[in-house]
This record gives sequence, structure tokens and C-alpha cells, in this order.
Amino acid sequence: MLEVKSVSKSLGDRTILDEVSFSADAGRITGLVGARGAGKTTALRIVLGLMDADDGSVELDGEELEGGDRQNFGYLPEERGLYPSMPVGEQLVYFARLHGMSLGAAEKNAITLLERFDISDRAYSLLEQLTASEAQRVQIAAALAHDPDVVVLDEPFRDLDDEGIQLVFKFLADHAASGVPILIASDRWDQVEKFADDVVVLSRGKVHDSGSTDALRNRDGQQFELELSSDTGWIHDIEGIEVLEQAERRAIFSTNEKTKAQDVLRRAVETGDVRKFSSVSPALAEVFREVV
Ligand SMILES: Nc1ncnc2c1ncn2[C@@H]1O[C@H](COP(=O)(O)OP(=O)(O)OP(=O)(O)O)[C@@H](O)[C@H]1O
Repeated sequence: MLEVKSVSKSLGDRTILDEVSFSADAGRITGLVGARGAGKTTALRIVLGLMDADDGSVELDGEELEGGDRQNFGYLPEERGLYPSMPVGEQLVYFARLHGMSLGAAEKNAITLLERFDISDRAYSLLEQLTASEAQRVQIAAALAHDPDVVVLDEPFRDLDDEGIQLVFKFLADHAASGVPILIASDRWDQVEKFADDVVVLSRGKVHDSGSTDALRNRDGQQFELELSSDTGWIHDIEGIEVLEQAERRAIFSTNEKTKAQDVLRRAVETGDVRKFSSVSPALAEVFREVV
């Protein structure tokens, strides 16, 4: 488990991170989300040891990390940094070798990554000849080229098309399953909620909330959708629920109490034909609209 413990950082007279604590569990993808300028990149740089914290520590499996301990971390930096005029396959092997991998293992891993990201036919192309989505797949592959024990990706969704996102995150889920913590920072709440198991919400340098993606989506109670063959206006009279939307035969409400949802269903059955009654998860960006 990767743990950020009470990390603070000021630059000039500005507090960028204020006692930030969160963890990224082995075997899971953790999304660090927040608006632009929330402090995500700064937090990642401190995790990577590229910047020192003023206070606090970063630990891996209970041991405080020193600079060299990150040799087997994989990092996709915000400012992408590959060689524009070196063939793609060669770069992946080169980066894996830099991390101490044998030539054979580096070549094998490069071939696997190119296949998994569906860019095998680009192995001999130069980065500058690729589309934006292909180039981004290569950038992410470079972060994974040495089979890292910890993966940290800054804005991995940037420039990826839908197919690229699916391929990359299928690979990341498999890589996480081998016992690796994967931490991604992004302002794409819609994508993070699809692919992250856990989410840390950062706002103005502080952790606003954290937990499993499902728990955070249901933070304000579970939402239900109701559709009848008749008008649902009566739902406003039911106590202990919050009506989020109501128009003619349809209504969406939220409640923290399961029995209240059952009250609504009972009343709905008495009132008319129930066409639909199901629980729905709100979008994460909707739950945290105050900090998006
Ligand atoms: N070297 C620096 N000196 C002063 N302020 C900085 C420096 N680097 C970053 N900041 C400020 O720190 C805040 C957090 O920046 P950071 O890049 O960590 O945020 P972020 O959440 O990753 O956002 P973004 O998506 O815009 O990169 C921003 O307000 C930024 O302007």
C-alpha cells in the first residue's frame, strides 16, 4: 500500500497542499480527482520524490520512502517526455533498460504493451508520426515498460480516444490485480468514476473526501428512479426523502433509509402500474459539484 501521510507543501507564500493524507491500495486503481490547480500534480511529484514535502511522509508498505526507493515506480508525468525521433518500440526497451530490466525481458514487455494497446504496427514509427491517441498510448506504455511495482499517472485520459482508454485501463486493471497500487490524477471525473476502484477528492490543497467510488457516489444517500403509468406528483408528500426530479409519470429521489424507498414503492403500487423502480447511481461530478 502506498500512503501519503499528512503532507504539506507551500510554494512562495501559497499553501499548495495542506496536511494531505490518502492511500492507494495494492491491487486497486485510485483516482485523485479535483479541479485544475487543486494540487494533484504537486501531490504526485511528492509521491515520486521529485519534490520534497515541507511536512509529512510518503510510505510504501509501512516504510518511509527515500529517493532511490522509487526505482521501480512507473510515472507518466504531466509534461510528456519521450524522444520524438526514436522508434516507438526502441524507446520502450530503452526506458525499461534504464530501470535495470534485462534486454530480453524489456523486449518481451515492449511487445506485450504494444499489442495490448493495439499499436504493434507502430513499433518502428517515430513518435512524431503518430496520432495524438497513439502517442499517448506510447507515453503510458513507457511508464509501464519496466513492469513497475507502483504506477503513478498524471492525466492519463488526455488525448486518448475511447478505444485507447478502454485498452489502457483494461491493462491497468490487470496490472493492478498482480498486487500493484495504481494512482491516477485527473480532472476527468466522468472517466475516473468508470475506472477507479477508490477516489480521493482534492480541493484547494486539501482532501475533501475519499473512499470507494461506489461509496462516494452514494454519499448523499441512494438514488431511486420511479416510473408509473400515472402522475407521480404525490411523491412530494412523502417524508424522509429528497425529490431530485419529478415530472408527470417519472420521479427521481434520494434517501439514506432503505425503508423510505420501500414506503415509496408501496405507495406507487397502490397508485397505479409501476413501470420502473430501480436504484441509480449519480455521477461523481454531481455529488461533488461544489468542488468540481
Ligand atoms: N512552482 C510553483 N510555484 C508557485 N505555484 C505553483 C508552482 N507549481 C504549481 N503551483 C500552483 O499550485 C497549485 C496546484 O498546482 P498543481 O499543478 O499541483 O494542480 P493540479 O491539481 O495538478 O492542476 P492542473 O490540472 O492545473 O495541473 C496551482 O494553483 C499552481 O498554480
